[in-house]
This record gives sequence, structure tokens and C-alpha cells, in this order.
Amino acid sequence: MSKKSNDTLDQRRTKVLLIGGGGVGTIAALNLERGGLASVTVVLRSNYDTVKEHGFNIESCDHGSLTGWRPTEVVDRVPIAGEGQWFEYIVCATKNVVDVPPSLTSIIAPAVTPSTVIVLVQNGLNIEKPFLSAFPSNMVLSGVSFMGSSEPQHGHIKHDFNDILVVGAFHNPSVDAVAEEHAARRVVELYGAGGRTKCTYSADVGWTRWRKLIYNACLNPICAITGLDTGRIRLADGVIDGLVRPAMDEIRAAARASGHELPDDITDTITKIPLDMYLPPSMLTDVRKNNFTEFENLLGEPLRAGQALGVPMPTLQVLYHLCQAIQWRNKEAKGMVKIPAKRTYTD
Ligand SMILES: NC(=O)C1=CN([C@@H]2O[C@H](COP(=O)(O)OP(=O)(O)OC[C@H]3O[C@@H](n4cnc5c(N)ncnc54)[C@H](OP(=O)(O)O)[C@@H]3O)[C@@H](O)[C@H]2O)C=CC1
Ligand SMILES: CC(C)(CO)C(=O)C(=O)O
Repeated sequence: MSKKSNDTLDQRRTKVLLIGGGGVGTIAALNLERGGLASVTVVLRSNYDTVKEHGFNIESCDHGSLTGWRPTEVVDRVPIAGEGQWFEYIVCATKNVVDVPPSLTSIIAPAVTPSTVIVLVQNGLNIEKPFLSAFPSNMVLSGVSFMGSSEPQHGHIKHDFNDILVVGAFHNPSVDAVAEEHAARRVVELYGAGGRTKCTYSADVGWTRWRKLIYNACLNPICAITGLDTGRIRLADGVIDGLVRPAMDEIRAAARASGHELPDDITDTITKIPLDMYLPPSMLTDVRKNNFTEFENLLGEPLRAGQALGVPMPTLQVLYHLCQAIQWRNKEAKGMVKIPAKRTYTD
């Protein structure tokens, strides 16, 4: 194909800026590029030098093995809108660590224009709130991903559990709901065009997020605290019946109190990930890498929502405080909190 027709095709492709090329972000970029309808600029941080030089090496249950794969562009900072760059969609695929600055809203701000559609492919509850406050006239979409994928080394992506993405709009009262649905359905089209993933639209973002919390508020912290993956946690004596199912029952009760009825057998989703896949939930991967965890949106927000509605959540409460302690430990290790000097108490 001539350069001219390539350039014309490029101009027709929807321009997407994707923040965070880790486990989920890289597979999302791959889906968007492979469909041919989008061109993706990926903003990288710690893996920038490696990926800029060598591309991504990807072992994927959906895409096979790829060596040196590159999206349209990789950059090491968020481009400023208007300086020759303009993106229709900004996809956020970083971890959501709201208790550690800088905020994600301040990170993406330079690229946001009044018409930018922001897509949050991230776990957790109430993640849209800072975005709707910071960008009150923009559309903010929800992407709930069910894949299992991680980046064990810079630029190496291990994608073990099939990609399913459910997209819908977090309703912004100052935006037309029909336009929001249209923007969400367009993401489904762009993301699914490559045919290697199951990407669907759902208007019921609240239900979809509570359903995913059955995993993320329960298995993620329990695996992160114990150091066990989703296979070993099932083999370990007593943990499923003593800890995982009670935590899941509390999330189900909080979901019901919030108006989202999850099926009776939802706690059996523990068995949806094959035991012998030994998949590390993303929060366990974070603890293993000494990264901060998303415990506030995965655990704190559903806990506060349930308790505000009078739901007893003793298991979740303990898990929350354990995760709080792990986060503090990490903040101390990174010099973000100061503690009094150790004194010697001798007679
Ligand atoms: N992993 C999984 O299987 C699943 C994860 N999710 C959710 O998807 C989201 C992403 O998770 P996951 O892919 O696992 O996370 P990863 O930690 O694998 O990747 C996040 C990436 O974002 C990068 N990043 C963070 N801040 C910035 C920044 N300011 N600029 C550029 N890059 C940045 C990180 O870089 P750095 O290395 O420098 O920190 C890292 O490469 C989370 O909300 C998670 O809960 C949902 C379903 C499954
Ligand atoms: C539990 C799992 C793997 C399901 O997709 C997940 O969401 C995560 O790792 O955060």
C-alpha cells in the first residue's frame, strides 16, 4: 500500500491516548490496534525505555506470542492537547491509587479537551467521582475488565485469562445520556473489531462494578495479604469457607442494599478461574512488586457504601485495615511518612 493511502487510513482511525502499558493497558492497546479502527498512543512510565527500544513481548491466551510489538506510538509523558495532538478517547489503565499523589485527573489534564471521552478501564467503586468533578462537561465511561494479565518484567506481558470487557457510561448529569451510550458503543466497536476479545455494552454500570467486586474486594486483598494466588488460596486449609465466602457474602449484601441484586451463586465465581492457572490477582502482583495497592477503591469504597446502608461487614473491615497497614508500610519504605526516631529503653 502506498504511503499516501496509509496516511489516509491513519487519519480515519480514531485517535486514542492510553495511559499505563502494564498488564491490562497493553492488551487493551493491542485489541484497539488489531481492530484497525483506532491508532493508540501509549503513555509509559517505568517501562518506557525498555519498550521504546525493544517493543512489548507478549504471551497472550487471546493473541498468541508476540515479540517486539509496538502500538502506533509510545511516549513518556502525557501530550498537551492542541500542540499538534488531539485524542478523541483517553483510556486510563493505570492502577487507581487515590491515597498517593499525583492524582490521575491531574496526570491526564493536559490532554483533556471539552470533547474528550475518558474511559476508565480500572477496577473498583466510585472511581469516576474525581473525573466528574475535575472534568464536569466530559463523558466518563466505565470499562470493567475480566482478563488476567500482568507485567512480570518491564515490557513482558503475561496474559493468562481471556479478555472480556464490559463498557458503559458513568452518567454525567450535564451530558446527554444518548450521547454517552453512543460513545460507549463506539468503544465496544473499536475494542472488539480485532475479533480476539469479547467486548460488550452494558448500561448497568453499577451492577457490573458490584459484580466484579465479588472478586476484587475479596480475592484481591486476601491473596495480597496471604501471598497466595487464586489457585493456592483454594488449596489452603480453611481459607475459602472461613474467609473468602464470608467476604463475598458481605459484598453481595452491600450490593443488594445499594440496589444491585447479584445472583445467589455469585460466590461460586471463585471456581471460574481454573485452580491450576495459579493466577496472581493484580493486588498480589502489586504487593510482590512493592507497589501501592488500590485498596481504597477495591475495598474501602464498597465497605463504606455498605456500612452507610447498615450492612454488617466485619470481614471486609478487617481486610481493609490490613490493607491500610500494608499501604503504610510501603509509604514508610518509600520515605513518604516520617516516624519518631527509635529510642532505647534501658535502666
Ligand atoms: N491485572 C489484571 O489482571 C486486571 C487488572 N484490572 C484493573 O486494571 C487496572 C490496571 O491494572 P494492571 O494492568 O494490572 O496494572 P499494572 O500495574 O500492570 O500496570 C499499570 C501501568 O500503569 C503505569 N502507570 C502508572 N502511572 C502512570 C503514569 N502517570 N504515566 C504512565 N504510566 C503510568 C504503571 O507504570 P509503573 O510501572 O511506572 O508504575 C504500569 O506500567 C487496575 O485498575 C486493575 O485493578 C482489571 C482486571 C484484571
Ligand atoms: C481477579 C481478577 C484477575 C479477575 O479479572 C482481577 O480483576 C484482578 O486481578 O484484579
